[in-house]
Amino acid sequence: MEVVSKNKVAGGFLYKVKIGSAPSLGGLSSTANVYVPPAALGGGHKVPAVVFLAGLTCTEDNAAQKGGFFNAAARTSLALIFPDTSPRGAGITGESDAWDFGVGAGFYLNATKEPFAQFYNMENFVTKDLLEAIAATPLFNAIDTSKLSVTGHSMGGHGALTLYLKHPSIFRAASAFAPICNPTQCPWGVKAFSGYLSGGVEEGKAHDATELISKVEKTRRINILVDSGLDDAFHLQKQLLPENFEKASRAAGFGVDQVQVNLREGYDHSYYFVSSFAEAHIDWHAKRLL
Ligand SMILES: N[C@@H](CCC(=O)N[C@@H](CS)C(=O)NCC(=O)O)C(=O)O
Repeated sequence: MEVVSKNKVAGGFLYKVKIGSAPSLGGLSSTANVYVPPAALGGGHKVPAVVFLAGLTCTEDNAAQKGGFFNAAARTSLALIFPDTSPRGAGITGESDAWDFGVGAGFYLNATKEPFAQFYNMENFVTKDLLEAIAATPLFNAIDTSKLSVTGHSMGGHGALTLYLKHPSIFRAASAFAPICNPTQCPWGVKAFSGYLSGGVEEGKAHDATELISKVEKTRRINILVDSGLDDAFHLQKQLLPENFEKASRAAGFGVDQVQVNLREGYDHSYYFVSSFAEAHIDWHAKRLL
């Protein structure tokens, strides 16, 4: 791992790092932002971390620059990890032609359809390569990768919910801003699953939060927080479907103490919305990680 840049923010430091030769990305390198809060600087005590997964068209920079997470992370002594949203440079024909598929749109799954299967394995990248690289880097010694939770926006909200539901031994909680909640039932998800998965939308059920919550072990304690704006154009176009996720959660027996879904009057899909609730989400994660 190589440090590309370093910025002081909210008393801590944000490092942009390059992870070389990631196996899950067919050996491609990837960049990420890692925030070390003030409490963890200079050999300070170990701190838990929240992974933020970004949405369609984004990189590791959108939420770092516009999400408004740093003051709350500094105050609660949480590290933040912002990965990229897809591999870059695979060279697959047409992978940059659409904004909602391919580059910038990895959907946090492991592709099973060629030619994507060799490179587009963002689920393994986030849960293995990235975390292993951070754990192996002395600069990030203070980050306790055994105490993690996950959050994200839009496609990244889908990633947060599904990676949490699929990897209980890695993530203790998940929150999401305007997540794609039921991708097998919306155009973005159908396009992604048809393109990345050899079994198409049917196989996509294994990467759909609304499907997954219905199948969760009833004995598992669930920690999920969702905020979504009612004036979000993608909500109005039925790309997000938070109502389906809430309904499935209740039907599966999870009450508001375990799955909280807040539909927010007047908010849209932008980072103005994300930054309005960023502090509340960080405080929610801190309660579950500290
Ligand atoms: N390019 C798309 C919009 C894509 C979009 O809104 N992406 C969201 C995530 S789904 C985002 O975070 N965009 C980057 C930003 O706002 O910084 C369009 O033309 O409709």
